Amino acid sequence: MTPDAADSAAPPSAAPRPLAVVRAMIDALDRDLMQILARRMALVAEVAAYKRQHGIKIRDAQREQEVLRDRHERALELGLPAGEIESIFRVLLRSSRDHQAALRAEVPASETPYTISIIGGHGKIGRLLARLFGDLGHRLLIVDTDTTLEAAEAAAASDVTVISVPIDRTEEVIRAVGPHVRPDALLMDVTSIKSAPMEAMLASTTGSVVGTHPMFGPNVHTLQGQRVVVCRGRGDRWADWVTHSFTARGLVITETTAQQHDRAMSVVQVLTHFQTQVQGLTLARLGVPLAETLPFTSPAYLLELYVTARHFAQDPGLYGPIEMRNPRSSDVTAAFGTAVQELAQVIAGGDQAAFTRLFEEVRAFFGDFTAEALVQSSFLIDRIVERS
Ligand SMILES: C=C(O[C@@H]1C=C(C(=O)O)C=C[C@H]1O)C(=O)O
Repeated sequence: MTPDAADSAAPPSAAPRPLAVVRAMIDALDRDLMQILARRMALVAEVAAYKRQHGIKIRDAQREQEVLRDRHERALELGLPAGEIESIFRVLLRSSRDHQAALRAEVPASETPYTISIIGGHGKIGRLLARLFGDLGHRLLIVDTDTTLEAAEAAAASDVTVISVPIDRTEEVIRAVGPHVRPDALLMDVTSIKSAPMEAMLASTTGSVVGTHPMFGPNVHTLQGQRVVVCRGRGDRWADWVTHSFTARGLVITETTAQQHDRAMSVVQVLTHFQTQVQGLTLARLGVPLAETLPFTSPAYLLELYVTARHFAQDPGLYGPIEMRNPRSSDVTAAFGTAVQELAQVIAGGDQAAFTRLFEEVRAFFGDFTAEALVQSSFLIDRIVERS
């Protein structure tokens, strides 16, 4: 035991001190802890300045592994729950990276400040992009249905024009704005489908073109580690600038073609959202009130419920077009229907052997991923239980 810890521990034989006294001591210790966190963040800011000066990336995975291993060992030595302490340090590392990104650690001091128009800049994703580019030191022109600034004049005055409008309107806005983008400038979009908007962008401007799709919504707490898909259309210099700007703010990039993106989204978005909607619709129609089930939640049911209810807390105008405009949606929903019927028949027939065969078929599809899934979903369950 360290001398400090000895100071706060009660003598072994004494009766426990009054609750109010011990709580006041805990408050004081927590304040010390926060002072120490503030001191850690001040050091992190110094690291950020050094990295910016020397062109070093914010994230150092090896150093993070060393930090986590060391804190894990020390937790064991101190008799603290090592897994929980590791979780605390993971959160610390993430907020440390976020702090460095906000301090522009990955933005070269020589970075040119550009003029960037966000068409749809008052929408949720538009605001997020405005903050992201603003944090990186660029000048912003915001255009939306309630601004006097018009998209065409903003685009003509900009180095970068970002189309961030609802999917249903994306192509028409691209066609209206594209011709005003200068040949040396960039036209980019952030739509959840990529083939049609990319074609529209390439056809409507002679300038550079980059298609992007942020794989996260506006409600995320931090951009650190969130993913953006980037599709190069025309002009590598601007495409490099886009990927660099995103990684500088902590985002992770997947570069691909518009066709590959749309194929992946038929599973990642269309299937996922569709099954969530089927789950929601079934729950709503089964006639078992939600409240009646809540005192019986298992971890799997609670996780599923949060995912489903989260979906229905959002905008149908966003999800409808994602599912209706993907070229492969009908294949996905047909395969879903087939799977539902097959499984329902097996269950109705009480055929355990057939049930096991289907189970094994899916297990083989997931392969080693099942092990990772167990670890990660257990982590999520722990976190949810911790907050309930
Ligand atoms: C502070 C640094 O940057 C990041 C944050 C770390 C931390 O907070 O300890 C460790 C490694 C980096 O991913 C660093 O490189 O030391």
